[in-house]
Amino acid sequence: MAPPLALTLGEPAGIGPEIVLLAWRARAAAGLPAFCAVGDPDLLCRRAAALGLDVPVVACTASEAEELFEHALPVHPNGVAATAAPGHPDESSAPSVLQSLEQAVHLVRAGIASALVTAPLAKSVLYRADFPFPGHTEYLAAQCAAPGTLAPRPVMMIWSPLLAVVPATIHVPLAEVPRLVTVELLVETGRIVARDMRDRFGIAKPRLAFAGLNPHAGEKGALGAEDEAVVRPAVDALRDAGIDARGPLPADTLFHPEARATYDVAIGMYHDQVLIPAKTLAFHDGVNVTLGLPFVRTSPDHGTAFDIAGTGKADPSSLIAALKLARRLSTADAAARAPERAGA
Ligand SMILES: NC(=O)C1=CN([C@@H]2O[C@H](COP(=O)(O)OP(=O)(O)OC[C@H]3O[C@@H](n4cnc5c(N)ncnc54)[C@H](O)[C@@H]3O)[C@@H](O)[C@H]2O)C=CC1
Ligand SMILES: NCC(=O)COP(=O)(O)O
Repeated sequence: MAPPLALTLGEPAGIGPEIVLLAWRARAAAGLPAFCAVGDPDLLCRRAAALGLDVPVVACTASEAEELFEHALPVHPNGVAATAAPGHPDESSAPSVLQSLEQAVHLVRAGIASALVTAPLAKSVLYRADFPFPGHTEYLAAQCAAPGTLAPRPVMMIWSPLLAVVPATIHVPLAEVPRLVTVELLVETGRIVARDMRDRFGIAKPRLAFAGLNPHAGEKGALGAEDEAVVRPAVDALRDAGIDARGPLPADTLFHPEARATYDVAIGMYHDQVLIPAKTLAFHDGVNVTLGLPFVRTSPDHGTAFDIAGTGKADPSSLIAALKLARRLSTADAAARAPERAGA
């Protein structure tokens, strides 16, 4: 039996706590693997009471979660109260959010949990509390750096059965994108995507489609130099390394059904270029997956939804999809690493 998934509660004033409660209630109908929430159990009790959700919350260790899961929502207490009211974020929540994340990462890295699933956090709240990372993605990579070594490059993928996309640059101002898109970045991103699609998603020879940066992929240099000077050499290098890569392709015609049938992952040059089509096609089924880490991490594709937090309108589908995908990927990951461990 695989260990449970570790699930953070995210921003206390957002919909994170309530979609965790709703996912637990859907556990049998959705066929969910056991998970252990990591956070403040009182926050979950308060939110359940406010929403009239009948969810017994039990504080326990993550090792006890599996056997308790059928009858109660197991919570590994993080020891820091989270008091913000729904819809009213304030930076006093930052210590609880970060402690929950840190403990959940520890549980996964220690093998007590099989994968990490994170509920949405509010970047602006953490930035005000001096959180030095753009988001979970970069924070998690930093946690994986061995002493004295560079962090692994984390790659963000938004996955659904309809479309998988990767933004090569993530949470950076648009004005900085042309400077940040380099051959090295694209080649490393392509290699990580190809490896994780093979080892974790089970696609033997993944097909990668690179979008151009400029309109019409630069129109042979007339509408911008980056596509010929950066994207094309990166694609050529990946092809030389045996990876099925194509591009630069015009982004505006990359997402209709016939185009989507020609690739497994579309790699875009910036966040909104690929997250807009991904969330438009599959907002409630989309899952945010971090590739390039030594463990599996998934998350719903949406954010904290402060406008509906505490109203009972939150839809837990994306979190449910994230929990299912985490179990699928961590099972594949364990199988791919079994020969490594046997030889060790
Ligand atoms: N993985 C993470 O931690 C993520 C965090 N965020 C953070 O969330 C905060 C708010 O971001 P926004 O751009 O407003 O996006 P958002 O996804 O929170 O909300 C956009 C719209 O979608 C609706 N919505 C979102 N999730 C929903 C759900 N499960 N059920 C029903 N309706 C839902 C909201 O009510 C809102 O109208 C920001 O601080 C952002 O940084 C955003 C995306 C991912
Ligand atoms: N737009 C995706 C997003 O904001 C999630 O970021 P992260 O917290 O998973 O790095």
